[in-house]
Amino acid sequence: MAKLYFYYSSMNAGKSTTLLQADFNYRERGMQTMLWTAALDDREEEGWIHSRIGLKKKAHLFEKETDMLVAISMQHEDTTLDCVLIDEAQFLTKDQVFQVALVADQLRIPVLAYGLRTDFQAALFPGSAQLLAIADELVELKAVCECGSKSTMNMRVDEEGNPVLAGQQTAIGGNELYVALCRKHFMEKLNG
Ligand SMILES: Nc1ncnc2c1ncn2[C@@H]1O[C@H](COP(=O)(O)OP(=O)(O)O)[C@@H](O)[C@H]1O
Ligand SMILES: Cc1cn([C@H]2C[C@H](O)[C@@H](COP(=O)(O)O)O2)c(=O)[nH]c1=O
Ligand SMILES: [Zn+2]
Repeated sequence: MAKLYFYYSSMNAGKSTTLLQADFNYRERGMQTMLWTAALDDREEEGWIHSRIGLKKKAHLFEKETDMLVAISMQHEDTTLDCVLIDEAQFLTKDQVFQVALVADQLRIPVLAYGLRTDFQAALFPGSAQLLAIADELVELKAVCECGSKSTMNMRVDEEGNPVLAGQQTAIGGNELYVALCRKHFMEKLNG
């Protein structure tokens, strides 16, 4: 049975690095992979998965309208796939999570999805909510808060480093816009 995996964490926990490492591992054994990332993440070159330690790899882009099952099936007919790897999986829609579940169940290709659990207001992203609900395996990746505890939350900050309390769920950025914190420090900073 092929499984749907959800590797989740705060920002800066090494999700993209781990994804690229898993991809390398498949490929060094002569296996074929298909990489995906969110079209709306325009931090680096469009269509590439970048990790903060400098690894990068070209990827397919998913948009809200992308039918993941159709796109992956077409690729699989062309080149038999051994694994599908998805970065920024928090930005998948609910329907797309069901589509990648069908990739595992019907096409029998393992799907490894990597994403944030929660947003800057401690709410689940739609993709993460659905992955937490239906993935076969949930794996937490760990980053460290300034206090040394595990960071599970993401605080959005302004130019002065003050917490941002309200805004759109999606705001693409990196260390200039977000700080990964443990829950205790997230709550303390948010409550002033
Ligand atoms: N120059 C560096 N050398 C080694 N590790 C680094 C470097 N820069 C960043 N990192 C580490 O890389 C990790 C972030 O990797 P990344 O895959 O981009 O995370 P994520 O996708 O979860 O946001 C952090 O643990 C960070 O400390
Ligand atoms: C917390 C939070 C994050 N985002 C965005 C910011 C980044 O572009 C990605 C996460 O990137 P990672 O380093 O690969 O984990 O998500 C957002 O849009 N809204 C949020 O609340
Ligand atoms: Zn802390």
